Amino acid sequence: MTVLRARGLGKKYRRRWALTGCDLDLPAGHVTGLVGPNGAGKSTLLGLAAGMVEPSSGTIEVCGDVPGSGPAQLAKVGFVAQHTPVYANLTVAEHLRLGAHLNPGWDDALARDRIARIGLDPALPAGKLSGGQRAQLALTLGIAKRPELLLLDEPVASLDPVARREFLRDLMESVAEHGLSVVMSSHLIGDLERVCDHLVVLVDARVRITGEVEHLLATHRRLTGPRRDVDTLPADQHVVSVSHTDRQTTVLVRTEAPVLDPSWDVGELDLEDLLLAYMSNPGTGRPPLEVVR
Ligand SMILES: Nc1ncnc2c1ncn2[C@@H]1O[C@H](COP(=O)(O)OP(=O)(O)OP(=O)(O)O)[C@@H](O)[C@H]1O
Repeated sequence: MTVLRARGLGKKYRRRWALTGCDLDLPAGHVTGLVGPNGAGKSTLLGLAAGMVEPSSGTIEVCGDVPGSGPAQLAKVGFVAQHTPVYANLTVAEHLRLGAHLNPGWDDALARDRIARIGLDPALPAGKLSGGQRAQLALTLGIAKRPELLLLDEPVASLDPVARREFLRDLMESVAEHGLSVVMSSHLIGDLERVCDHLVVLVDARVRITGEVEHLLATHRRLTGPRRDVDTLPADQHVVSVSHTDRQTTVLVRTEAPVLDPSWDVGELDLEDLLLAYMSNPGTGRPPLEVVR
């Protein structure tokens, strides 16, 4: 089942496209990592999915409907924006009451348990919380809403390492126990490695690659060998990045087939290698790589 479907989706601010030509099918019940350099369009995509941003082109469907199209659709989607907005004058307890009032699926026991575990004083106004505590409050509201899809924009950036690990564990519990789907942007590769099984890599407002992490890792290889022109590679080896020294060529390719040329030394990639290769090679001037589904 698809939780988010986009076709030709784009958003233009004045004369500049923040996102363009975006085609996606994100699976339900999984955690999708949204990755890309600063300004690549990640927050824009999440805003479009949350119904906070209107598309300039194309279509997007989230949980089977147009984002923000009515109360039933809004109840299915949780969104924790980048700067974790909370109401400065409302106390922690009042935030929970508001959450209960606004959300039909509200899980009050989960909310109270998380707040107690984190050690937030229910009587404290949110404006008096630290940045990390505010983020914890916003994330608690997002999880306790029990949405079908939770959209998280750099959710753990201000959390300390222990809080970060605990939050990611809570998130995984909700995925396993309640079939929650998650799309989260992050620059923290270790966190992405820990929790994401799908990826979307955005570069220069476009989807560079998307797919299941395991499949992406299985279909990318680093080839090292005597210096040569990569135009001579077989057509089914799509070049992602290439570097040369005087004598040696290193090329990162995507291929579904085994690499048979014995003059290459063939190595595997980890997630960091893969992300850095795509993020530092926007692939301008050539058509984008075929998307792996
Ligand atoms: N409200 C807006 N008005 C004008 N331009 C905008 C607006 N929001 C985003 N942009 C532009 O759209 C582009 C994409 O921004 P976006 O915030 O989606 O990137 P991002 O990938 O989330 O970046 P970061 O990793 O830095 O958070 C940027 O060039 C940004 O300046």
